[in-house]
Amino acid sequence: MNNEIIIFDTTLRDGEQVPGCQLNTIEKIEVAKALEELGVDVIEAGFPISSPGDFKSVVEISKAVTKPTICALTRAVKKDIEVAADALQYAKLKRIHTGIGVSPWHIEHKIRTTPEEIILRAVEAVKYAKKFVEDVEFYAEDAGRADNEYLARVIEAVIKAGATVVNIPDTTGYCLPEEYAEKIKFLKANVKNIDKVIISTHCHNDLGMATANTIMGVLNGARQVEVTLNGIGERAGNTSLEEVVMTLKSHSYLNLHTNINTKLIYKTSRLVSTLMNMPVQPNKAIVGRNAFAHSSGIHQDGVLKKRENYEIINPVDVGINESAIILTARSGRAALKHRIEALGYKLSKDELDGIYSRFLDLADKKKVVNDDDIRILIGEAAQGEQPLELELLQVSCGKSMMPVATVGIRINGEVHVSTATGNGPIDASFTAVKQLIRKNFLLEEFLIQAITRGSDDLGKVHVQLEYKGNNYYGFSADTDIVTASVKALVNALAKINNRD
Ligand SMILES: CC(=O)SCCNC(=O)CCNC(=O)[C@H](O)C(C)(C)COP(=O)(O)OP(=O)(O)OC[C@H]1O[C@@H](n2cnc3c(N)ncnc32)[C@H](O)[C@@H]1OP(=O)(O)O
Ligand SMILES: CC(C)C(=O)C(=O)O
Repeated sequence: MNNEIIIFDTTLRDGEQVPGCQLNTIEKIEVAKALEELGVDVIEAGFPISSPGDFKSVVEISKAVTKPTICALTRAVKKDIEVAADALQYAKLKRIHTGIGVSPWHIEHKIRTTPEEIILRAVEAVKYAKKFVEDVEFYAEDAGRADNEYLARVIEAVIKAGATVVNIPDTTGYCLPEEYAEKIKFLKANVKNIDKVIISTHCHNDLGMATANTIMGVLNGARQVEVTLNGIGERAGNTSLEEVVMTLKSHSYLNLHTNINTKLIYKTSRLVSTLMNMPVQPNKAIVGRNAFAHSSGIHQDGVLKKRENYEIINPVDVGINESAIILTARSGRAALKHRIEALGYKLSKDELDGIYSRFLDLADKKKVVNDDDIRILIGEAAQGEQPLELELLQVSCGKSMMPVATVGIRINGEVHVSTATGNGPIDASFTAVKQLIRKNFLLEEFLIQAITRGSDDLGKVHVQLEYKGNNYYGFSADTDIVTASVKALVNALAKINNRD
């Protein structure tokens, strides 16, 4: 059997059925061109009868994109087929995708007819589509819940009528992988001339099994997969292109190939997410923000020793430059050292141990420690032991109450405590410090740097003091801005102390 798996992308049709994801024609062309570059074989460009806008999009995509086959969806309705054929008039390679429901649910409760009538309508639709295009795909809607014997009769009839591709959709995402595999196997074994056509999968993700079902379909003889970027689609979505393509690539022993340039996967995923205003969940396989991010020490150490310890895919293969090492309170020394060295510092083992304990304190407060935070930790450690250090700070403040601060400062090894009130928590704290450090300095400048990321980010404080005609600078950072302010003041005072 042929080992090429045809990638039929329906991002612009089933993907676009997601509420709020509708694209205009220009945006659709942009996505279609990106899909062409990505290497998809078939682009399902829309459902032309559904609206003048969708009709126009199929026309324009047909003009703009030449390598893949352009496909248009219809019901088993003559008018739909005529309109689809018209929309495809400029396509170099064109396909009409027509079909009808085949499960008891759809036959009785949607189309409201009989199983025999469904077969007649299916055959009629395929024959009618054949009048306009050679390449006709038939979908047996809700095949996932259809009886296999009946499904086989429908498929045999549409093949006889001229269908070139037969699509076996698990429309409601109901099948277990084994059931879906069995369905494809059954059709392979029981439908006359099935080997003359391509069997296609179209699996929905209602139970999170779309990719598993698609792969089982392929392993049992399907040679086309209907997929979308980021797995978007009606309800819980469709099978995701990136998951199927990378599953086949990473299991090379299956010897099943696609034409996808995998290095363009991430870029195309971002484009679809941005244009459709549809964020990708962070833990989404292959393209989620965390798909190649490691945040716990044991994993980070393993990845740093050899990427393959925790990654089955090289991120470069999907267009992501490198794996990310995210520093958190679960990180160990290996990850911290790696980041510190990436920032250009070289530390001894003792220095690293010193910074690691400060890092853990910060990570417990901040969740994620970034490169700026590390630079600050290194800067603080480089200052070494100071003659003055803030040991304790307790502040009480709020609306309609007098701010009060109690400050404890270690002065040459001994802790001294003082309490003061002030106009605000920082003023009260500074007054308490002044009561302990009896130096007649002037606070020339006091700068709290804007918090740029989240409310748990470090507040960074710079102070400038004037004392006996000289300027002294202090800096500190803390998740608490009052603490950062007092530490910065004490830092500057320590410099006065050293010189005085
Ligand atoms: C599984 C999929 O089909 S995925 C594609 C889903 N995409 C869309 O539905 C988007 C495009 N759809 C539309 O724009 C509209 O629904 C249209 C233009 C197709 C039809 O609009 P309307 O004529 O107003 O019909 P409406 O949407 O209310 O109902 C659908 C009708 O099509 C029938 N129908 C549904 N699927 C099929 C089919 N595959 N073949 C034949 N008839 C079908 C339904 O039984 C119903 O007929 P009824 O009115 O006689 O009961
Ligand atoms: C039109 C068909 C292929 C479909 O979208 C489905 O069955 O889910």
